This record gives sequence, structure tokens and C-alpha cells, in this order.
Amino acid sequence: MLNYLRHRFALSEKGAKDLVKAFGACTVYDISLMLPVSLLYLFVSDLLSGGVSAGRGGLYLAGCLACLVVIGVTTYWQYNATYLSTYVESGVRRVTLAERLRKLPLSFFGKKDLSDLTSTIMADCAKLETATSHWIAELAGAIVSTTLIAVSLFFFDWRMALAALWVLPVAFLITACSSGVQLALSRKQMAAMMACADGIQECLESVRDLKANNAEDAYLAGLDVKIKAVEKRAIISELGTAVFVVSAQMILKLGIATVALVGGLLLANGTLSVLTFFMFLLLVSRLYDPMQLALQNLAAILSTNIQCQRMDEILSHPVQTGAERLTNQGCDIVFDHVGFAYNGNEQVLRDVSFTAKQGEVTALIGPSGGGKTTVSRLAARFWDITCGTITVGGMDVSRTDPEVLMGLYSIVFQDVTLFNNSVLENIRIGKKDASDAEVVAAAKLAHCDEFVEKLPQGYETFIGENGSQLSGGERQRISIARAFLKDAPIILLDEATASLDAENETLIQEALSRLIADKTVLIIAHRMRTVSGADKIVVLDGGQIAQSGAPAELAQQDGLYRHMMDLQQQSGAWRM
Ligand SMILES: Nc1ncnc2c1ncn2[C@@H]1O[C@H](COP(=O)(O)OP(=O)(O)OP(=O)(O)O)[C@@H](O)[C@H]1O
Repeated sequence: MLNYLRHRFALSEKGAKDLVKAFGACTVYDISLMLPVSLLYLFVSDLLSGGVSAGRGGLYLAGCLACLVVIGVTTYWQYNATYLSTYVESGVRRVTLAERLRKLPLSFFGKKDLSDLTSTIMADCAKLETATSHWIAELAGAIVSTTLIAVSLFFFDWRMALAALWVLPVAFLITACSSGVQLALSRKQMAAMMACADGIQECLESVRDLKANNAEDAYLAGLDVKIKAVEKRAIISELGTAVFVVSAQMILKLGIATVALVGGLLLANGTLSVLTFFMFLLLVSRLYDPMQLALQNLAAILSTNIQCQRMDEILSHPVQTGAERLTNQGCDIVFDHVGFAYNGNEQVLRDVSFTAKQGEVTALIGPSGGGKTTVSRLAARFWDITCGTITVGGMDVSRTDPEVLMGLYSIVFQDVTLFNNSVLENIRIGKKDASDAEVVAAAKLAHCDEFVEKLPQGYETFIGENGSQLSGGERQRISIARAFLKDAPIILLDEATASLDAENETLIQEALSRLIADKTVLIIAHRMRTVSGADKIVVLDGGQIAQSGAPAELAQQDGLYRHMMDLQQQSGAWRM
């Protein structure tokens, strides 16, 4: 049972145990609500059989107080067992998902978009939170307590019990039969919501380009269609659920009518006492309350299947694992007959073999789409390769834990990611335990101090979401400062100086040459000027190595390298 609950509702072991406790609490709470009815039954029975004495009256008063206390205690217990433990479990679920996401390979993120993942962690978790706190335990409690009460009704009068209870299986059957329809409706509603969330996120991310191209109206019209689709799907889904739930609830109401009808007939032919009739009328008015709620809940619980499946996709996706200890001897990077395809589709790299030696600068060049970025990222195990091996100092990267491996790398990407935090903290990402003095020293090496001095609070200035208050060159200098601070033995540079003006570029290149001394450097560069000082050039074309060797050597050959040099020279001479 615990295993079923864990799997069905994406719960931790403790969460599943807490849910079982909540079932118990809800059952006791539902039964406690019947206590006043029993007391009333006894009171009326006394009244009909000759009146209530003062002593018995005091007893009934004490009984009322006892009912109040029992209901109060069970309400408190039920609240703690269902709500409080659910909120704790919800936190655990979100952290588990986030931890798993942290360990998943980038190939997973290629298949999933950001809004989808955000929605799983926030909206799906919230729905499951409501399901476990409000619906599941209450449903289980209602079923158990109603069954117990139903059994006891048969002891009073089986004919009246049948009249009161025939509606329960029918109502349940209607709701259960609707599960297929409801699941299909929920799936469609979720798809519409995801498409809409995607559209909104894309719109916000590309608002600058949309404005620049005067394409806002056309884009917003498309978005409008998606928003309307969500509205339509929500109405259809709501209607679909309502048809079944309302039908089931109406059937339940028929129970009161049949109790009145059958009771009236039995009373008329003298085979039922007035007291039993009165008690059944009292009971049925209370008996169906938890069931009505439960039926509504049943429909909602059935639809949580989708949320659980979406979480399962994250939780069951294989993570990148490996040795948690570095065993590399030196930091030579060796690609040996490497093949790679993104998401198992078309091969992007074929039979790539080369060595990037420690203490040397190895430059990756070639036409756009040739595979330069892919090669540099595979060196740091951003993805797992499909064939061949990549080693660092003899250590197979695919057998090393990615987080441990990352300790060997400083990476400066073309697209720098910055956080809405101070300049100081943005640079400290490179080395979490670095002192302020170390951070400032790294910033100075990357020539950040020139622009930081002009910021209102210097290094303490917040730089906006993704560094929106900084220029492209300034953002890149922060990224270079992070690499200085980390001071790892392998440096991956992806066109690191692309957004800098000529003056800054020279300064940064000076600093970079200090940073890369004695390190393994893999640099991606489009400009031939950047790579002329490299020790080795690897020319990638169509995912294969077209040429490799020292720049002077390649300049002698009639190949892609010389062709690119010539083209660069021609474009250098170009004037407006
Ligand atoms: N995340 C991805 N998912 C699927 N295909 C990708 C992905 N990233 C790159 N590709 C494809 O892999 C091939 C190599 O891309 P890569 O970015 O490595 O080339 P590049 O030489 O760095 O190009 P550029 O010089 O334009 O940056 C291209 O055909 C590209 O479309």
C-alpha cells in the first residue's frame, strides 16, 4: 500500500506514511460527526418513552459537551495530519525535483522547455499539495466512515438501510466510469496551458526583437489564440467533470427521497417504528455530506495522474553519475574517435580525435555549425557522447561525476548568465568561499573595476535580471572575472572577447594570457586574429576534423584554414 501511494502520488516514504495517518484521522473525524446524531436519537427515544428526567437531562448535557470536545480534538488531529504534513511533504517534493534537475544531463533540457519545468515544480506540486491535503485523505476517510456507518444501519433495519445506501455504489460507479473522459480532458487542458505558458515566456524573452521588427501585433494575435484555447479547454474540462459529478450527487439526493418513501410505506403498514424512521431521516442528511465532497474529490484525484506522470518524467530520467574522486594525471584533454548526436538524432560529430595539451592553447575554428561549441562542451561532460572516449589526464570524463569534474574547468561562454545580485556576488559564483578581497582582485584582472567604479554602489550594485543594466562587454568581463577567481586548470573560452571594443579586447587578452599560463586552454574563435597565437588549431567542418596542426603548418596547406584566413583578410579590408 505504501509503495502504491508513493508511486501514485509522487510521495516520499514519510509522505506516504503521513497520508495513511491522515486517512485514519479523517475516518475518526467523520465518525465523530455522527456522535451528535446518536445522542439526538437517544434523547428522542427517551422523550417518546415517557419524558426525560432531570438526571438524564444532565447526562445529555454532559454528552453534548463530550461531543463538542471529541469533535474539537478530532478536527485538530485531522488538520495536523492532513494539512501540516502535506505542506512539509510539498516542500520535500519540490526540493527532490530541483535536486534531480540539477543532476540531469543537458540532453533532458533539450527536450523540455523552461516553462514546462517551472510549471511542474510550481503548479503541478501545488495541485498535488491540494490533492493530498484536501482530497485524498478526505475521500479515504469518507469511504471508511460511510462503510462503517452503513454496516451499523443494517443492524437497525435492513430495508431502510437498503433504501438509504443503494445510491452509494451507483454514484461511485458513475464517477469512476468517468475517469477515462476526465483524464483525456485534463490532458488536453494541460497541453493548452503549456502552449500558452510557452508563448508568454517566448514573448517576454523576445520582446526586444519583436519591437525591432514591428512584429508585436502579429505575435500577440497568435498568443491571443493560445490564451483563448486555455479558456475554452478550462470550460470544457469543467463541464465534463461537472456532468459526472453533478449526476452522481443528484443520485445521492435520491437516497433521501427513497428513505422518506420506503420509511413512509413501512410506517403505514406498521412494520417500522417512528423512532427508527426519524433516526434514518437524521442519518441520511449527515451520511451523504462527506460522500458528496468525496465524489467531487474523486474526480479531482483522478485528474492528478497527469501531474504525477510529469513529475515521474523528471524523477525517473537517468542522471549522469560517476566517480566522485578525480584521478587525472595532468590535464591533457584527449578526444579519441568521438561521435555524438543531440537527443539521439542526426550525428553532429563523427570520428573526432585530437589532443589539447596542458600548457598549450588549442583553438577550435571552422564554419558555423561545424561543431566547435559542441566539442568544447563535451570536454566538460555537458552531454554524454555516443561513441569513442574523452579523457582528461587519462581519466574518462564519462565515468566521473559531472559536478566533481567541473572543478577542473573554468568556462567563459559567449552567452553569459548573470543573476539579479551585486557585482561582487555575481563574480563570487566562480568560487563560493572566496573573500571579498579575492573577488575584487579577480575583477581587477578582468578589467571590471573600470565600469564598476562608475556604478552607484560600486561592487555592491545590483545589476538587474540577467545583468540587464550592463553592456555586452561588461557582462563578458564579469564572466572572465569568474574564471580568474575559479583559477581551474582547464579553461574553455567561447569567443570570449567577442563583445569588447578594440581597447578593452587588448586589455582582456593581456589578462587572459596571464590566466592561461600552464593551463589547458580550448578556445573557440571566429576571428583568425584571436587564434594566430594558438599552439594548435583544430579545424572542424560538418562535425569532422578537416585539419589540425600548428598555425604556421596549416597556413602552408591549401585547406579550410588558409581559406578562412584569406576571407578574414578580405573582410578586414572591407569599407562601407
Ligand atoms: N542543443 C542542441 N540540440 C540540437 N542540435 C544542436 C544543439 N546545439 C547545436 N546543435 C547542432 O549541432 C551542430 C553543431 O553546432 P555547434 O553549435 O557545435 O556549432 P559551432 O561550430 O559552434 O557553430 P557557431 O560557430 O555558429 O557557434 C549544428 O548543426 C547545430 O544545429
